Amino acid sequence: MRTSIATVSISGPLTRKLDAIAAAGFDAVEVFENDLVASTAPPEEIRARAADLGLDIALYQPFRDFEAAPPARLDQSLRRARHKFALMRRLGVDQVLVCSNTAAWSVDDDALAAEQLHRLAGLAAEHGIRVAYEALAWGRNVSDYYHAWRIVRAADHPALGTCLDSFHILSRGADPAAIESIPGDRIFFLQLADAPLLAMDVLQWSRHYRCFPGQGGLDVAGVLAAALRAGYTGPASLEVFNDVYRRTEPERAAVDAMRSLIALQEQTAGLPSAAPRTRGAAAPVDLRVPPPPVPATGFAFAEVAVSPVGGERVAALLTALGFARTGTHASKPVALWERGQARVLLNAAAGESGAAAEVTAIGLETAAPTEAVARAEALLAPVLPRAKEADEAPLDAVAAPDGTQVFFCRTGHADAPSWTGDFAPADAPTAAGPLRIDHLGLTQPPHHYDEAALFYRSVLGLRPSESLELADPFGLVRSRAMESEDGGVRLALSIENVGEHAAGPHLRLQHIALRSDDIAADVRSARENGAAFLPIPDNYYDDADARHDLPPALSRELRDLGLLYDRDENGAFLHCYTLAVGRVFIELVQRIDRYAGFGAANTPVRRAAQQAHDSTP
Ligand SMILES: O=C(O)c1ccc(O)c(O)c1
Ligand SMILES: [Mg+2]
Repeated sequence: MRTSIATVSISGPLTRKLDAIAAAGFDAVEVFENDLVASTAPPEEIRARAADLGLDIALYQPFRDFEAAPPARLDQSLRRARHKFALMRRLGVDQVLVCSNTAAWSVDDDALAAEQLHRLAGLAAEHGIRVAYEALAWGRNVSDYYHAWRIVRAADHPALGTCLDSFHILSRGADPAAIESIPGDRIFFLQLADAPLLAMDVLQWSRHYRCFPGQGGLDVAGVLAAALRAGYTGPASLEVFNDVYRRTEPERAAVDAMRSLIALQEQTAGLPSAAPRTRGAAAPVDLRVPPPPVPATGFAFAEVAVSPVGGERVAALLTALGFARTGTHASKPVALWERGQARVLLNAAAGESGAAAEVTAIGLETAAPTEAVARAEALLAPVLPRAKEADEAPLDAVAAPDGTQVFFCRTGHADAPSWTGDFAPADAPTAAGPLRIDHLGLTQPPHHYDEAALFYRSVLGLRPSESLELADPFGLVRSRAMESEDGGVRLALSIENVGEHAAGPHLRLQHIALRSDDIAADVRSARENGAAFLPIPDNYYDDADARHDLPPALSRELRDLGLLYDRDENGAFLHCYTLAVGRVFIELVQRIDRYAGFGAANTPVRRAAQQAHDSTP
């Protein structure tokens, strides 16, 4: 399927947008009028630039407030159209989007709308131009896609068709199934956008919160599938109005957009009803489908880059938590620390320059690392070159949007060389009880949050849960959990949206959460061995008693050990946090019965405690 994107979806001046869009591999663009008007380049230069880049300018938009005008306004509107059609010829684009009229003066009269659109199409045809009529969800009289199609049908001009936009269709709760009854060759254009499910005014929702398919909660694949079944053979075009993307680096936003279109095509191809009925089309539309997902089943390791001082402090913390330094890498300054199945790599290559300690890589267990990388690459993840010695195990890794390296590992299986073989044995494991990595908490730069969610969802097959907003003493923290099918891999992504008066190392913290079978015993022994935990205020425990009606013995134990508590319908959760070293702290967790969350309700208390601790002299 041909891919396209509206220039409004990308930041920067028009020429830079075009460069970024072409570099990400799009076939076509919709040029937004504002972008052209504000550009210093004349239309001919934009046209030549697009041609040089191999980009087809598929659409010019929007032409507003035209149809169903009182007769006195029509001449003025047609004059405006002539002007635009002449401009479009200079730009070399043969299709214009007319969005439904939002003006208070427009007349609620479909016959009048059809008659005037017929005239507009006739004028367009003289310029070799086609008109695609789109229902805006907030159109004055036409806000439903099928209504727009009925008017197009009544207008009955070969240069007039309809433009479908998944946002306008789905935001109003319309059923996309009726798309299939529109002849495919009358669907002139297809715009795709997702959005988070918000209860708000639809215009505000559209102008500020649209996102790329797969980043929100709308069934965009359902719209694409219906259009394909109708016989639509034009491009799938992303049209995203979003406050964050307006200021995101254009090159990375364009790649994020393309990743979303590939993942969307895969999702659409997998729909039971997907087989496109290509009415009248010469050949069915090919959907671009990456190699199938290879599920990640668990964490192989978390890697922490450390400075010399940070390395000593993390080593002391791990020792207190019952880890042993079980291996030394053959060719790199990396130590393997283990307790049970929990493995942490301390990488001293970071030297003095970076944070004292920082999570820079994660290892994921997968049955087929090479296939996992092939999928990641097909979804435009940057594949990392690895320096390795000839006799070392292959290491397949890609970079996540925040720069975290994601390694695909197969640990301790006879069918594949294990990365652990590259470590020379050091100290013997300790006798401490089993421990495993439960989840990783990764703080994202604000403008990478949706991109990161789509990356982990499409590349790694993790399932996102709803995004939560948690109040912090200095602002809001958004947090979103992503989990593998079996819960073996869990990530908690968060972004900080805090005031400029907020300062302190707690703002960019990451954490490694370790799951214990007996958190009380682990906290006691870790304390005896010198680990320092985050103090939790008494007020928290008074509230926990009130909220959860805790048995007195449990309540006392929580207070004594500084544990936090949460409960869901399936079980309970005990957890606590060590003090941070550099950007990293360790969380100890115990899941009781089938508790499925992350203790997110306690995050504001943790962050206030971390902030209080930062500012304690
Ligand atoms: O927000 C708007 O006005 C607007 C304009 C053109 C479109 O195609 C659209 O979907 C929305
Ligand atoms: Mg649109």
